[in-house]
Amino acid sequence: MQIVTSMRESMNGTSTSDTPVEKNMVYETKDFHLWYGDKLALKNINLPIYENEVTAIIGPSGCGKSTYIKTLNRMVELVPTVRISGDILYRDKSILSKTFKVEELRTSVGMVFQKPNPFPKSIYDNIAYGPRIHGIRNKKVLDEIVEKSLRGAAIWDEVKDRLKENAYGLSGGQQQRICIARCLAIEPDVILMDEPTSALDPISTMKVEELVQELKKEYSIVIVTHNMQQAARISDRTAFFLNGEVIEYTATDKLFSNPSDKRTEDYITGRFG
Ligand SMILES: Nc1ncnc2c1ncn2[C@@H]1O[C@H](COP(=O)(O)OP(=O)(O)OP(=O)(O)O)[C@@H](O)[C@H]1O
Repeated sequence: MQIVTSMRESMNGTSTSDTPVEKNMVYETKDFHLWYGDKLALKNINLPIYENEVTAIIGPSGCGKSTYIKTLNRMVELVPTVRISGDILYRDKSILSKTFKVEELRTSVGMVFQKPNPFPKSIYDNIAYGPRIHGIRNKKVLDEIVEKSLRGAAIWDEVKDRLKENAYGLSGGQQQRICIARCLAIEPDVILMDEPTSALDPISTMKVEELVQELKKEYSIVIVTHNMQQAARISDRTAFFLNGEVIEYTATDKLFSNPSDKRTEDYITGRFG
């Protein structure tokens, strides 16, 4: 699935008739609603997510950000009271259809959570875990994957001499980059990040932000963040959620400099939330 957008639009959100560039859609959410029991948590979401971009989801507490990102990998269905309507396409396939195999998402979509959650295993085994599950047993191949993933997550130099040590011995910021490396080891298409820096100190936050900028060259990234400066710094496009609805979704520069909706303006200028 493709849309055609102008070069300038892709850079700063203004619609002009500059040289068109093609952008592939990774996800397309259509008329999507989600209820927890009787409570409507997501209302009529229509949201395209584009390849090799960082898409930020912002909004006040309880507006549905985590619910939405967990819908993209169908984690949300672990909650028994969840009901949904509408559709979500991943690479043109409905992930909600009965015939869709959720394993496809497990191998194509990685997730990084708010709190770093390495396994209680060695640094090496944390990274080799996914590839081993996918049947890779050859030590040399695993060694290569581990090194490539740790380099990709910008933590190789810090851990290369202690791969056999337990990942719990690392700092929070290092653990989070191990979790990102663990994602990379399965060679995902998309990386979902649910407030990945909210438990980190400013230096570790900066490292993860720099990493996200680097990773978008190869991956498509969706990041939920409470931190508006972070969304402004690292994302290409931002969706502002409020009470389960998408109020505004546009190029990040535009959303933060010239929002179309008064509610977006009130939120980004700190009048509420
Ligand atoms: N498992 C659940 N069962 C029932 N209601 C839930 C559940 N999870 C979330 N909700 C409700 O759905 C709404 C959206 O919650 P969600 O966690 O997606 O918001 P959020 O924007 O991520 O919030 P925060 O920024 O505080 O993490 C809230 O009203 C929340 O109370």
